[in-house]
Amino acid sequence: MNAGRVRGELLDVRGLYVSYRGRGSGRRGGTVAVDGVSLSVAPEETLGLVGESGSGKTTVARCVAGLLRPKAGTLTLDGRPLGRARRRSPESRRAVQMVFQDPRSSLNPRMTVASIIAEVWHTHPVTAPQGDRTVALHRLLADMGLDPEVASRRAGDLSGGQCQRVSIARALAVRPRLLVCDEAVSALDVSVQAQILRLLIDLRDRHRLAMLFISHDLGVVHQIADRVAVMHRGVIVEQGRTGEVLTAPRHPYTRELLDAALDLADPVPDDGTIRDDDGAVPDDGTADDKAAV
Ligand SMILES: Nc1ncnc2c1ncn2[C@@H]1O[C@H](COP(=O)(O)OP(=O)(O)OP(=O)(O)O)[C@@H](O)[C@H]1O
Repeated sequence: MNAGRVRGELLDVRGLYVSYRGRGSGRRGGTVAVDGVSLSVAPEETLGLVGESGSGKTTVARCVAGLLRPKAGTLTLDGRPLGRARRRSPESRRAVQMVFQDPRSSLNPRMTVASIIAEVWHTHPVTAPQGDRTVALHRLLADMGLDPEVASRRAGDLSGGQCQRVSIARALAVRPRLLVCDEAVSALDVSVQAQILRLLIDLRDRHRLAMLFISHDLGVVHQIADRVAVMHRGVIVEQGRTGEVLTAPRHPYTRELLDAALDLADPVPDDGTIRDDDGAVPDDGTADDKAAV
């Protein structure tokens, strides 16, 4: 389904196509990860991108964040082309920031929190505080619910939840317009997950951010997203208002996803059959060889 171009949107992605080298059933033998994806995100809007593992969500996120170059398609921010990954203008790079799934591997464990934030202010000097940097750093940390003493600690010594708050601080330190969250709460304990989700919602509202929020967890997406797009085997099969898509799905695959989510909530069905831990989500048969792009 094509969302159509909406006037006044912030991010516009048209006909995105990405294939990875290696064995597979793609046009040139590689794995087709994303096949003609079009989506848009309006200013201050949160678009949830859902789908089972391997459906292409991370690949879309990486293209939007400029970490991966698509084989075809266009990406614009505020109507201006985002350009190829490494050739983005500093302004475009600043405007789109990403929060990753695993906070521990997305931060250098040997760096202190203060130096992690100083580094991004150095990379994007227009966002560096004019006044006292320590005061600005402490204010940023407080915004994330972190004590000032965290500034002098190394990332490797922080808890998973603290690390994710620092990752979010690093992203927001450069005042982005769009935050791409790729399974940003999935690797955390359930109680920490809820705290980070609340933090993201609060920050989004206060800083008037737009978000592309990727998750396989429909419950999480339901809480944060205004609209949702459902990906299956590299294609968006359905998109619309979150409430509508999750309560009255039109595509059979969306219904399957919702059924699987219900099965996960209640893993022992009436007939007593014990399912796999992953809720027996069907294998989509796509290749999993991680060749270089
Ligand atoms: N570097 C890579 N090299 C080769 N194939 C890749 C690479 N990265 C992803 N793929 C393949 O591309 C397809 C889409 O992967 P992608 O990670 O984008 O999906 P996803 O929906 O984000 O899954 P997950 O939730 O498990 O991260 C999958 O078939 C995956 O195996």
